[in-house]
Amino acid sequence: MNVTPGATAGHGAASITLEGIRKRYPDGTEAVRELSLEVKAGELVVLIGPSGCGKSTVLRMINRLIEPTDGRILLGDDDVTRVDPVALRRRIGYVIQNVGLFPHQTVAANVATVPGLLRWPRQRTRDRVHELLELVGLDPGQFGHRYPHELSGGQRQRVGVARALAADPVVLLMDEPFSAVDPIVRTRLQEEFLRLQAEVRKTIVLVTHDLDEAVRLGDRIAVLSEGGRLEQYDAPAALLGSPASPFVREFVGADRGIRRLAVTPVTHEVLDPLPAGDTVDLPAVALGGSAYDALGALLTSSAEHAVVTEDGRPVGVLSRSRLLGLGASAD
Ligand SMILES: Nc1ncnc2c1ncn2[C@@H]1O[C@H](COP(=O)(O)OP(=O)(O)OP(=O)(O)O)[C@@H](O)[C@H]1O
Repeated sequence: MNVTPGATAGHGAASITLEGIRKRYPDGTEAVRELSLEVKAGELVVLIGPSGCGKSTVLRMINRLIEPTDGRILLGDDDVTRVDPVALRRRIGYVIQNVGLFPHQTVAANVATVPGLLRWPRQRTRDRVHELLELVGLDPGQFGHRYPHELSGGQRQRVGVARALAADPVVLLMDEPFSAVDPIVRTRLQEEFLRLQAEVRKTIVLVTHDLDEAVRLGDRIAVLSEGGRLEQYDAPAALLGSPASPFVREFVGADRGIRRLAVTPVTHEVLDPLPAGDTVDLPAVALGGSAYDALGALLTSSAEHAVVTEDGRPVGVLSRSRLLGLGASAD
């Protein structure tokens, strides 16, 4: 989505600041040695890195499911290590891999969990549940009375997101939220989630193993290595285009050129002038669309150029070589 973070933060979204946080588990494991990171209000930041590098530990320190050994965590200007953890968790939505819905409660009751704890009036809760189910694409009349086992994996995941958003939290933490569903459903949920985020503009920290998911969802991506070491913190295109270390280069992999195309828009700068004569036989792509889609259009034709249109009118052509140049890394 890559919108300017902060500028359009949703109502009540708060920045998150991690200052030199450390976690040493009682058995001596140094899960996070020293990490500082700032997430702007309304920004979606993805934490990614190899298994065991400390991603979940970092996430759970933000809502104090795990207490940091050292360092400070601020939500806006509030130091979360100084507030009551239960009150804190009501201000922070939390979505986990298998959602953790209460099996013996209906969908509506699940979504109403935090409003119930906050003792909202019944009608306000009912209205909010209705609004949220619609927001996540579930018809409240059809799904509100079902139980979790009567839903598909993707539907359960949506209920999990609706529940996390119910009391309008200032921050949303998501630990592998889409990994339990199959790849096709996952892609659809990711797209819907981006639409939802464009509407609510929460500050979100999302943990994933999946680089494609990170690139698709993140305004910025934090790549961590063992011990919660921050290897690079950048927008997806910058991360893929200029990996900051051999670790990151290896982590983002050899196919990062292709991934980079997915986050690079076709702009006026890369166009050549329209050739004389007819361009109707050339594949057409829209200005502002992704270079990856343009590559797809070129690969399914034998043409050397795609014609680029703006508001339906041709404004130039994009050559194969220019297109492939867009995927080449800057290093
Ligand atoms: N309760 C605990 N006691 C001791 N060590 C722990 C505990 N929980 C996690 N660890 C260790 O801390 C390190 C970081 O774990 P964490 O779950 O944060 O990593 P992760 O990056 O989220 O991993 P994954 O991607 O596999 O979920 C690992 O070495 C793990 O074994």
